[in-house]
Amino acid sequence: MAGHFRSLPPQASQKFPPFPQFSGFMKPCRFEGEVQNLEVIGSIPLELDGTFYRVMPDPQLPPLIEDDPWFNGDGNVSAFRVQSGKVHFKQRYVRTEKFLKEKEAQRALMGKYRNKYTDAVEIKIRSTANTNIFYFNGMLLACKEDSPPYAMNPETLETIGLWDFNGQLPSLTFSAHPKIDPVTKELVCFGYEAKGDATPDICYYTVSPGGRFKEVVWMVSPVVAMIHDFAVTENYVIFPLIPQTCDIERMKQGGEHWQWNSEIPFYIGVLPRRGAQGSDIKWFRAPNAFPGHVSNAYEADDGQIMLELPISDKNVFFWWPDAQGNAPDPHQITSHLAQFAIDPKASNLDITPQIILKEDIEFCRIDDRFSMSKHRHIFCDLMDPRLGTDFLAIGPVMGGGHPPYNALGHFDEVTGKCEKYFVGPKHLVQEPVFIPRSLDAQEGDGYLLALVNNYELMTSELHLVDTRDFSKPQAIVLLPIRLRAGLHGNWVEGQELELVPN
Ligand SMILES: C=Cc1ccc(O)c(OC)c1
Ligand SMILES: [Fe+2]
Repeated sequence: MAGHFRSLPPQASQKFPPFPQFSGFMKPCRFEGEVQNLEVIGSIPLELDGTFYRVMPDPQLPPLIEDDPWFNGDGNVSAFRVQSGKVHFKQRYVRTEKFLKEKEAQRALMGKYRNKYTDAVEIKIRSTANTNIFYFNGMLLACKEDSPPYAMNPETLETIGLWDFNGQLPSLTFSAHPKIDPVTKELVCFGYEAKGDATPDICYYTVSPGGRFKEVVWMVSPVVAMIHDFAVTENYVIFPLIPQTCDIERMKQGGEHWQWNSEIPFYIGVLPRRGAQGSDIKWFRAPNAFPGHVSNAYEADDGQIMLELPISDKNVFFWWPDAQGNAPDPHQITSHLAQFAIDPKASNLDITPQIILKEDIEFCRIDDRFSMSKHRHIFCDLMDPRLGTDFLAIGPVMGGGHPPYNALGHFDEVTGKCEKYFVGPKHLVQEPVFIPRSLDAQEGDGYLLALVNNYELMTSELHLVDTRDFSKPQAIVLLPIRLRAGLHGNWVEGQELELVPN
């Protein structure tokens, strides 16, 4: 076993390499600690009570691989507790196996993104826990799609440990995008490469609100491709395959886990949500495209599945090029909101999307109370160069690797109107969360909360926007530090957190 481990130079670099993903605003933050009573400009409505959790890849130490992509950094979880008009901040790294072994050695030991053949020591579970932070059944789950989740204490952010649901997790992997059914409160999830690196096996599973595994279905994928997000309706689960494919031989030679493939279709798997067998999955085929994050899916009155997500005609993960080494210029990559109408009973499996919003968007969120059923309102990150971003000023200090968005969007699918909240001329915005104004508020009536990168001060701030007035922020909450680009987060109501049996 020891044979394949890479030998380490005697001195580890104590400086991050001069690549865009480690420069400017993207310089690793690496801060752990807390700050009470953050400064607030404007006011936080007194009825807001909950915690905004989010996670960023944030390398603890300079990487073993110089040009290590942003996606391979250690998961550092931020929590913003909002209560009585005040905001308190806490941040703590997930104590993954990788993090603890590297902390002990005081140097990086894990190699390339999802390639164990490039590691310096054996790391059994290679999770960086850096992609999503999700609350379920009293625990925070820090997710990376190559491994089971890590459980954390929602109050202290202490790592409880790797979480296999008391031995019930049937798959080696757990998606970073599990969904909660707002009606049944079940957790609906899956893992891909579920029997190990480069295996075509997909495992679909559901967990009851009390933590018991219910549905477990094993399927085989037509290609070993990334399945980053998925969609759920009342009666179906839908798996969009990103045309980034994996090859074990390339990995063994120290190459990349993923390679872009523009020759294959954009496959979309559809499986009945309850009582299905693996052979029931239908693989629909759309023209090659890069699917982003699902906004929502639901079944229309005629029984068709409506799947909504942004798609791009380019390889969004430009740092994993195609077989010829070609990758797009990151500045040329855009995504547009698409809708697929899929007849689950169809015998013709070829489908084509309809673009329903031409704006360049990603990180869509809906009012989660309407998840899995027909929604009207979409909130998202949006890039509109005409809004007045001072690209000359922010360009040199932005760093790179992540997509830039300068506004929050609100797309009303009934009126077709798209409102924009511009976050400022020297600012970019990260993924928002939607917070309903009250338990019985109308769909989309509430607040958006998002972390904003302020390139003038080189610090971070939270912007709270009332969905009834997109012309100005309701509040701006200032952090004394800079939090680099993260991926996903979620809002958890205070009421829900107090149910935790501690
Ligand atoms: C945004 C997608 C995405 C996909 C795979 C990843 O490992 C990831 O890590 C942060 C992010
Ligand atoms: Fe994601």
